[in-house]
Amino acid sequence: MRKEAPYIDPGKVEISIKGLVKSFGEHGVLKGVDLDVKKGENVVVLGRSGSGKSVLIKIIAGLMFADRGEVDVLGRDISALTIRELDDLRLKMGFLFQGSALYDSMTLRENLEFPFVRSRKNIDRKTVDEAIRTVLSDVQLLDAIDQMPAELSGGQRKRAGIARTLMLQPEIMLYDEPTSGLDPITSVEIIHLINEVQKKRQTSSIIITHDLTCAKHTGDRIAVLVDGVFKRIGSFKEVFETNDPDIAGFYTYNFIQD
Ligand SMILES: Nc1ncnc2c1ncn2[C@@H]1O[C@H](COP(=O)(O)OP(=O)(O)OP(=O)(O)O)[C@@H](O)[C@H]1O
Repeated sequence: MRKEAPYIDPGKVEISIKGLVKSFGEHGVLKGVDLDVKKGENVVVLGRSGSGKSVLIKIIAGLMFADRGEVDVLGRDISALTIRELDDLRLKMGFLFQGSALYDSMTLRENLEFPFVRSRKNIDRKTVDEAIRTVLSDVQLLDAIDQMPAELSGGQRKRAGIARTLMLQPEIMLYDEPTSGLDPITSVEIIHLINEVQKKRQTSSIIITHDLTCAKHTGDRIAVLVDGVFKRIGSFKEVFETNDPDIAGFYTYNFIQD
């Protein structure tokens, strides 16, 4: 598996996080997280269960608020936005939840149509249909357009979830365990799709995963969350060139495809 070198704009930071702190009662989860994600870059976040990865992306998406620190997304300080401004900013972010968050009672077409029509006023039928067909063909699900989510396989559901976020042409993608529960072959298909999205749409992404094959092949940089801070950030190779047991443990206990 080989990823083509993406075009990353080093001068354009799309997500900037400084000194982020988040606790739940006495339980400190994030204790001073710093991270920059550049335009066109995929950053993978690794960390043990409960280390705060989902909390981090929920804060970036404005679904949860930090106790301290700065989070700028597409040049906006999210803590300073009104609810309306936050809603507008969220339209530029695609969020792939673990369960793909499809509506079970709607067909695939309706699942894609619903957020699209809601976010664009006075849009005509032909434009809607064209947008749905383009996105479904990008994720190779056009044949499943009239199927219900329950009729789709796990991999198809992940692709449908990605398709739904792509309808709004996001500038940022937040993937929460995109390959979890998938067999290795289907995982590789999702890995390719994540890289296709990055290449074709120049998105800046954060990818949370426990799957080191996914980390290795999607991440331009890997950030490892340990005890509430990023203990190591760099390329896959750089990050794992260490004997630090907090980091090396991920590598030792993972099956990684080349
Ligand atoms: N709304 C909440 N209220 C209280 N505690 C919370 C809340 N959300 C998360 N936590 C706690 O924050 C910690 C980090 O949770 P988080 O879901 O971010 O972990 P994670 O790294 O994504 O784990 P996993 O890999 O298992 O998904 C956990 O201890 C969790 O119990």
